Amino acid sequence: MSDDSAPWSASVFEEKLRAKGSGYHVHHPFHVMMAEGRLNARQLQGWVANRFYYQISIPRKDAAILANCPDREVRREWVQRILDHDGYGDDEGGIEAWIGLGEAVGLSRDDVVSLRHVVPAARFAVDAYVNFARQASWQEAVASSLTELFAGHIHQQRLDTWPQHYPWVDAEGLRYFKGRLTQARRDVQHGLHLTLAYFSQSRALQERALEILQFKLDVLWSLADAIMLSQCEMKIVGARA
Ligand SMILES: O=C(O)c1cc(C(=O)O)c2c(n1)C(=O)C(=O)c1cc(C(=O)O)[nH]c1-2
Repeated sequence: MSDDSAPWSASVFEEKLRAKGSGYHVHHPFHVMMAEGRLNARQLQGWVANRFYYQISIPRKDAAILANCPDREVRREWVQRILDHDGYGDDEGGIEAWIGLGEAVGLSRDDVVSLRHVVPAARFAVDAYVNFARQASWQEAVASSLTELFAGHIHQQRLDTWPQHYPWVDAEGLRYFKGRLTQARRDVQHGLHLTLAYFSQSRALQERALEILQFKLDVLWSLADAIMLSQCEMKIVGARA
């Protein structure tokens, strides 16, 4: 008889984490439409402007992980994520590259950095992620970053499809996606290594890691819902003037 409470082997646990990719936002109708070239300029601009709030929140989320982590070796590697987004020295960083993406789709720098196009539900979804990282243990917050397992594919998909579907977008603006291909691969190696080591101590912890990954998938899904809904021009049947 199999023991239902024994921890899964590292490879089975990793497989279960990777299987969560079936709920990644690449399958959200908004991202499917984006990849199929079915968004108009205003809709693509809306996505870039709203997603900027995620971009500026990631380093704050990573700073929360550092603040909660007493392990110097982990901090030495994790701090790189903040530098990737904020930039350092001559490296402009990912946030600046995202502003470049905003300009490439026809927004002004101020349209992006003022956050005036960020809808309330997008803000709530992203804030849930940052608050989780503040309040959870650092190992749990690390596990919540593992949606990045699936991010390489979506960045590559944009690099492959945008030039054809959205030729009006200045190709230079796509440099954010290019940069993330290598950064996400490195991030995932580190995050996955830490997660497999810590959560494999018991089956209950492994199941907790899967729940955390689901929470983060839900954050990204809700963010896409929020953006899509903000772009719907819905007529309320029977509404009074
Ligand atoms: O464009 C995307 O679909 C996407 C998704 C994700 C993700 O899966 O959380 C990240 C990114 N991009 C990204 O660019 C990024 O820097 C990033 C950091 C993190 C994280 O949780 O620490 N996720 C993501």
